[in-house]
Amino acid sequence: MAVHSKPVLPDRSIKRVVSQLVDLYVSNRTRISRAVYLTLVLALVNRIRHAVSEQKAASAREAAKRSSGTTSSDTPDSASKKKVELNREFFRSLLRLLNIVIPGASSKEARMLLSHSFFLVVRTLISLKVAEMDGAIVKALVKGSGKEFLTRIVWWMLIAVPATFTNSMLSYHQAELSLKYRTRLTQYIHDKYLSKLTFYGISALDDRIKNPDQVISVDVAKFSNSLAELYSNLAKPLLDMTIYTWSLSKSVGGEGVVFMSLLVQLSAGVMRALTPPFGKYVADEARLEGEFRFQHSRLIDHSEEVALYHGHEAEKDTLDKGYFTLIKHVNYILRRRFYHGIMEDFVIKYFWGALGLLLCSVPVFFKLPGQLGETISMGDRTETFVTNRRMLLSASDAFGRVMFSYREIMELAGYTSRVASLLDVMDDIQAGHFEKKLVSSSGIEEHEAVLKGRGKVVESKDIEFIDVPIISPNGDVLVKALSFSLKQGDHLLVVGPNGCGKSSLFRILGGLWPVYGGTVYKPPFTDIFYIPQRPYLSRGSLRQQITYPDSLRAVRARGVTDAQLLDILKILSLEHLVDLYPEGWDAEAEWRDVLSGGLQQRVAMARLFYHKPRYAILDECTSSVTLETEKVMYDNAKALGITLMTVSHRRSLWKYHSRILQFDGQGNYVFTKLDAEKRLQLEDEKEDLEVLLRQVPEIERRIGELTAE
Ligand SMILES: Nc1ncnc2c1ncn2[C@@H]1O[C@H](COP(=O)(O)OP(=O)(O)OP(=O)(O)O)[C@@H](O)[C@H]1O
Repeated sequence: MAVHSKPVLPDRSIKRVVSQLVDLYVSNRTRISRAVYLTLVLALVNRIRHAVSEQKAASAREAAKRSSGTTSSDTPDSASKKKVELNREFFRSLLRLLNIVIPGASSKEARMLLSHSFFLVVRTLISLKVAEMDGAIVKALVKGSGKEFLTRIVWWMLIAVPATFTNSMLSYHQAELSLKYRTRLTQYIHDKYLSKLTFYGISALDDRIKNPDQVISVDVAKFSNSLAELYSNLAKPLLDMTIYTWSLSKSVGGEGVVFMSLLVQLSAGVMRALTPPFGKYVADEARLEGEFRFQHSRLIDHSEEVALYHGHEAEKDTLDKGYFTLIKHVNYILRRRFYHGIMEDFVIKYFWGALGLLLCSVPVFFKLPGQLGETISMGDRTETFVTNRRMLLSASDAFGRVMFSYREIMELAGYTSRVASLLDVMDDIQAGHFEKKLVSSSGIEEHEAVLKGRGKVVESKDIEFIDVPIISPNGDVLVKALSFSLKQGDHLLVVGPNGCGKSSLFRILGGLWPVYGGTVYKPPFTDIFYIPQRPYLSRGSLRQQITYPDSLRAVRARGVTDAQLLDILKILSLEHLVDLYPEGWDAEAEWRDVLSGGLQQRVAMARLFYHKPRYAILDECTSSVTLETEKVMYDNAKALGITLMTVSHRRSLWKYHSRILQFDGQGNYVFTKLDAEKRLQLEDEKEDLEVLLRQVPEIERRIGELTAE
C-alpha cells in the first residue's frame, strides 16, 4: 500500500498548490495588476527625483568652479570638440536654450506649444476612435450586416474631417514653433554678440568658437527645427503609448502588457547601447561645414589678391581638402547609420511586431477573468482582434518612434552643444575671460599669470598710461610697462618696427584688448575715433559711408544736412562721388570694390571730419594718398581741434605732431617731445653719415690700390 501512495501524494499536492495559487491570483488579479503598475510608477518617480538632485548638485559644483575663475575644460578649441552625450551638461545647456526660446508661461511660444499639445491629444483620441471603428467595420463584414457596415463607413468618413484638420494644424504648429524658436534665439544671440565688443572678442581674443557665423545662421536654425520636431516626435508617441497601452491592458490584461514592456525595454536598452554617438557626429559635421564655408568666404573676400598671385591652384587645394574632410566624415556617418538602421528596423518592426501579435492572441487563446466567457461570438472575437492589433500597431509604432527619436535627441544634443557653447563663450568674453592658445616660445606659465591680471581703467579728459603692459591675445609681451601722458592738443606720433605693438596700444585705448596691469586714463569711447589703414566701408548708401556708424535718423538729429556733407567731400576733392550714380547720396554699392584704395582712405577721412571727435587714431591711414592730400587731411583735422595720434613710417607727417612715442621692437620705448624740424635735420645728417659709412670700405680699397701702385 505504502508503495502506491508515495509517488501520488506529492503530485496531488503540487497540483493542488498550483490550482490554489491560480485561484488566489485570479481572485486578486486586479489588485496585483495595480501593485505592478504602482511599483513601476514609484520606480520612475524615484529615478526622476534622483536625476533632479544630481542635476542640482552638478549645477552647484559648476557655479562654484566658475566663481573660482577656472573653466571646465581649459584646452583651446574645447568648445567645438567637446564630447556630445546625453549627460547633465546636455540637460543644462538644453534648459538654458529652452528658457530663451520659451521665455515664460504666458509667452507666444508657450501658448503655441499648449495648443500644439492640445492637437496632439486630439489626434491620439481620434486614432483611438478610428481603431475601434476599424474593429466594428470588420465585425459588420464578418457578420454580413450590410446596413451596419454602411453606417460605420459613413462615420468613418465623418471622423476624417477633424482628423485631417488636426493633422494639418500639427504640421503648421511645428513649422511655426521652429520659426519662433529661431527668432528668439537669433535675437538673443545678436543682442549679446553685438554688445560689449563680444564679436571682436570671439574672433580675435579667443579661439574656442571658430565660425560664429555658421553657428548663428545655420546651427541655430537646425537646433530650432530639431527642437520643434522632437516635441511632436516625442510627445505624441509617448501619449500614444500610454493611452494605447492602457486600452490594451483592459482587453489583454495588465501583466501581459507589463511583461511585454519589460521585454521591449530590455531590447531598447541593448539598442541604445549599440547606438553610435550621433550627437557628436552632428556637431562635428556642423563644424566641418562651417570651416568649408569659411574657406569659401575667404576666397571671395580676397579674390583680387588671389587672382593677382595666380593662387587659384593653392586655393583649390585648400578648398578640396576642406570639402573632402567634410565628405569623409559625412560618409562615415552614413555608414554608421546604415548598420544602425538594419538593427533598428529589425528590433522595432519585426521583433516588437511579433511580440505584439503574441499579445493580441491572449484573449483568443486564454480566458481572462472578467471576460465575457463562452458568449464570445466569431464577430466579437474578430472585432477585439482587429481593434487590439490596430492599437498595438499604433503603440509599437509609437514606441518605435520614441526609440528612433533617440537618434533625433542625439542630433539635438549636437546642435544644443554648438549653440550653447557659443552662449557660454560669449558669457566668458563679456566677463573678461578669454582662452587662446599661448605662444609656445617660453614661459607659458608666466604668460598665463600675466594674462590673469587686470589693470585699472579710469575715465578722464586726457590720456595717460601708467605701467601698462602691452600683451597680445596669445600672451606675447610686447612692452612690459608703458607709461606716457597726453593732454588734449598734444599730437602724438607713434613709431617703431613692424609688430612692435603700435596698433596694439590703440587697441587697448579703444577698449578692444583687456588692460592686463597698471592704470589707463582715457576719455570715453565716443570721444576717440579710429581710422585704420584699410578703411571699413559698410553696406549701404554713399551718405552712410561718410556718417558711419550714425544712421540717417542720427545724422538728421545732429542737424547735419547733405549740403554740409558735400562741403566735407569738397575739402577732400571727393564731390564727384555724389554724381557717380543717379541716386546721388542714396546710391548703394559695394563701395569696397567701387572705390580705389586712396579714395577709400579719403572717404574715411571725410568720416572723421563729420564726427569731429576729441581724439583721432590715424593708423597708417594716409599710406595710399599723395602728400598734398595728406597735408589737406592733417591741416583740416587740426583746424577742427582734433587731437591726433598717428602711427606712420612717413617722415612727411612728423611736422604735425608735438610728441613722439618710439618703440624699439625689443620691448623698450622712448616718449619725448618732438621737434620735427630739428629731428628731420638730425635724421638727414644721420642718413648722410650712413651713406658715407657705407662708402668707407670702397674708399679704403681704393686707397690701398693707389698705395700699391
Ligand atoms: N588678434 C591677435 N591675436 C594674436 N596676436 C595678435 C593679434 N593682433 C595682433 N597680434 C600680435 O601682436 C603683435 C603686435 O601687433 P601690432 O598690430 O600692434 O603691430 P604694429 O606695431 O602695429 O605693426 P605694423 O607696423 O606691422 O602694423 C604682432 O606680433 C601681432 O602678431
